[in-house]
Amino acid sequence: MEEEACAPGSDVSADGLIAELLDMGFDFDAITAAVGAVGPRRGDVLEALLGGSGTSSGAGAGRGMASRGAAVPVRPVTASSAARPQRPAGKGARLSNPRGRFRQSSITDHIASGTAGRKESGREASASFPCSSAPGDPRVAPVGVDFCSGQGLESAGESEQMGRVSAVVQRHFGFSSLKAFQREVLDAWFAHRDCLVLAATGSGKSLCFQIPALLTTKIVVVISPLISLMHDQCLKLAKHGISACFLGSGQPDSRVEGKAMAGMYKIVYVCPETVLRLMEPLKTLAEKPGIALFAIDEVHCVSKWGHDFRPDYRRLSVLRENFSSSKLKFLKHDIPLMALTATATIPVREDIVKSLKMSEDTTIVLTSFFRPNLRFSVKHSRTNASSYGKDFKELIGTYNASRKFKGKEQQQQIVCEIDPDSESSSYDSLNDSESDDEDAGVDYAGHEDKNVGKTKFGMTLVKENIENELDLYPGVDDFDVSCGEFLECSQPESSGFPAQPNKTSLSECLDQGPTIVYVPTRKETVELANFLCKSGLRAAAYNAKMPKSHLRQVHQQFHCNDLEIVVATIAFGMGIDKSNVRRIIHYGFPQSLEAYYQEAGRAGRDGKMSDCTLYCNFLRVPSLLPNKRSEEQTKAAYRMLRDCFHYSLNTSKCRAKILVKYFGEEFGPDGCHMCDICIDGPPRMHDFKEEAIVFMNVLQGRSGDETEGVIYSSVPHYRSGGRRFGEAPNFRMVVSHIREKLPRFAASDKMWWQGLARILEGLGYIREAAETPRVSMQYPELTEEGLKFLRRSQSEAEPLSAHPDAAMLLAMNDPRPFSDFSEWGRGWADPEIRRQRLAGSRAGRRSRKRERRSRQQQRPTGFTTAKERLAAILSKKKRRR
Ligand SMILES: Nc1ncnc2c1ncn2[C@@H]1O[C@H](COP(=O)(O)OP(=O)(O)OP(=O)(O)O)[C@@H](O)[C@H]1O
Ligand SMILES: [Mg+2]
Repeated sequence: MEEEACAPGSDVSADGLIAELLDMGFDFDAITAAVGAVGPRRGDVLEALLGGSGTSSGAGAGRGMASRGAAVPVRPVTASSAARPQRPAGKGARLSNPRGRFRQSSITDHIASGTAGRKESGREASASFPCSSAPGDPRVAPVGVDFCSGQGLESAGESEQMGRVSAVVQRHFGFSSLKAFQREVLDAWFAHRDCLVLAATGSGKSLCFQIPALLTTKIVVVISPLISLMHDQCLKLAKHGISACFLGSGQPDSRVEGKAMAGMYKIVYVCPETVLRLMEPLKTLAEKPGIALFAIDEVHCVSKWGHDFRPDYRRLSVLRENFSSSKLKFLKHDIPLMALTATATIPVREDIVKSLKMSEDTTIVLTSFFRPNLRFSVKHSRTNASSYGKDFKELIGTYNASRKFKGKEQQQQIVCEIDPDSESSSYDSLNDSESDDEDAGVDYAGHEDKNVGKTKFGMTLVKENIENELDLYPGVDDFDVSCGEFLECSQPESSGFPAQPNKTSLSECLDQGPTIVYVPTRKETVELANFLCKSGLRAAAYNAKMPKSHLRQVHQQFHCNDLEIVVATIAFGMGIDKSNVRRIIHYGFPQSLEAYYQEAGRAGRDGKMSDCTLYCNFLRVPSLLPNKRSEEQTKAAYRMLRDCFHYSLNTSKCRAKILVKYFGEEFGPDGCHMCDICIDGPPRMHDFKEEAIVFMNVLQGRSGDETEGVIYSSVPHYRSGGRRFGEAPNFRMVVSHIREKLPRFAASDKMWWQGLARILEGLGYIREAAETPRVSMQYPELTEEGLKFLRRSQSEAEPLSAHPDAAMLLAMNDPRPFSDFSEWGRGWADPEIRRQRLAGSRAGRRSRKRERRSRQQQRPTGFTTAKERLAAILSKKKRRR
């Protein structure tokens, strides 16, 4: 073999080249094979190595080489090869550095040297393709992404290096090109910079950290919050010919961890809890074969202000602290951090960079959050069992019609065998209340801090009971899997490039593809799925408390298109990457717009038109789900819920515009032309001046309408938090006062007044005085602007025109009898009215008692009291023993 000799035209000696390539992280066997095949020319060898798969290992490498006609036997990395010290067999090889350790080289060298044949080893190369971000602190690289086509890359004068990356991407994933933002992210990685990636759901963030694993023999470590997410990604990677595994509590094979830490898998997924435990093995891995980067997926979990806070994510700052060149002397550069999310508001972004201790020159790659193929709409509904029929009629009709069209298929009902009635759901009984009194929600939220509340049945609502009914956030081991090791498949899956947005009409494409319905409680998943199954659909329930085997089955059937509808809690959210989900229905308020957008983002990942509908009760203020929160977090949680509530009540602004604005993006003057607001247009404007003056005069505590002889200052003032007694009036009392004192407002609805308060707050005329503002206004107080308006209104005839919001419209179109306590109490002084009401309530009590009795008599057991039933159960147990 001529490897020792300097072949004519070669730029370095063979062993020097081998040393250099080993230093870059390539596998020794692959290098020697490549040198043997194409000669000791760095350019050729690199081309052979990169062209094969971009890596010295893996089946892909072998295929790539073979396709070029270079008969280089490239061995996949195995436990033995990975663990074995990579020493050259050839004599005189100079492989180790003076300390006898392998030194991580620049990734840029690795790629750049492929073309820059005469570049000296170890010399820094500039980033291989242009970055639009100006150097700064931190750098923001806004990138226009054509979500559906990934276009925009061609125009940028694609570098040759990038061509190589594209070839690797094409070979493994079947994508014709990288998206512009993916290039930006890779650019940051080539330059060893930390990178925060903010890109829409389904835009292809995963590829950003998967590609580096294909360009080097170093390992990519991905921190991910859920086992199901890791599982799905590992499975896909295996199909694309890339070995991967996941570690953590869900990993059933104890040997996988050891193999992963020996560098056997190209990509290692870990949950944050596990990464903290594996610090020492990871340091060894960083030395050999090397860690190409730490990717922190769904990084919004880091932030306390995000919607999915996970305390262990916060501790991931250890990555920057421990894997820097100052800590690990064998590192030439800090191991880059790549943090990725689709749902981070501006404060959350700042929190992420700070909490993870990302470097000062972190590149921020920001794409549009806009999803042009998602059509958003909001509908009013009581969102309980009584409204299923009405709300799902169309959906049931659509699926049944398409089934009839395709031919009758076998019905499948895989709703878990849980009888919803057998579970006592405190939360639901609270929610089932048909009262439209918003304070039900507010009061409930107020009970949260004390951990205890009362349902309308007087049952004690203990926090643990409530939590048992909710999937507050999915735990890391949300999904149990039978295997955690995913070796590359011999037949990589060639995934097609997502289709362009379909030009066919929405209704035509909507009847294909499955639907996910998100409901707030576990009980509702079962109830609604049962209802849909009974209506002839193939539906299944999914929540964290269901048997793992069931969850696995749902995942599998959902991915194989065997299910039409999955009714789920938030446990079925992050990372669900099924291309043809056509509808996302939220049946009840989400807790934040981040969560909503994240879940809605499961739809239309193939770029085709998809529907995202939120059903919610406009007349009922949503309540905060119980969770452990600090005071500050409670405030933030209320703010998020309030934004969500306001989004649902909006009647005048494009929904897509509101959603992207929430993430700090300006959308331009035009709307999406698809959402219910863009299609239906805003309602007629009203002049609210008269009502505004009355309301604000009451707040001011003075007579505003002398003609009616009203003394507004008689409004009782209540203590609020730390405020001084009498400082701001309670909203409910303000409205009661107006209703009582001004006959023309006697039948007005409190929700209508809340709507007016939202308008006035939007104009800056009033503000919330409570220390912890809730979802709707509790203690309104006038601002300077409000006072100016009042003064102006006396002399000027300027109207106060605004669009009524959805709750106001509902109250205006469907006036309800004014039926709160003060109404019931009115007339109480009249003995006749009192007698009638008491008789009514006694009769009501009697009839309820009769009903209860008859129900008991119908029971097959014949037991009448709970005591008797208990005694019977005990004696039965005794007999069995
Ligand atoms: N360059 C590309 N060209 C075409 N399709 C791509 C490209 N990159 C990724 N995709 C496809 O986009 C889809 C979504 O990718 P991915 O799961 O990485 O999205 P994501 O941004 O992580 O979304 P989420 O925020 O919901 O997790 C995948 O099915 C993937 O195959
Ligand atoms: Mg993702």
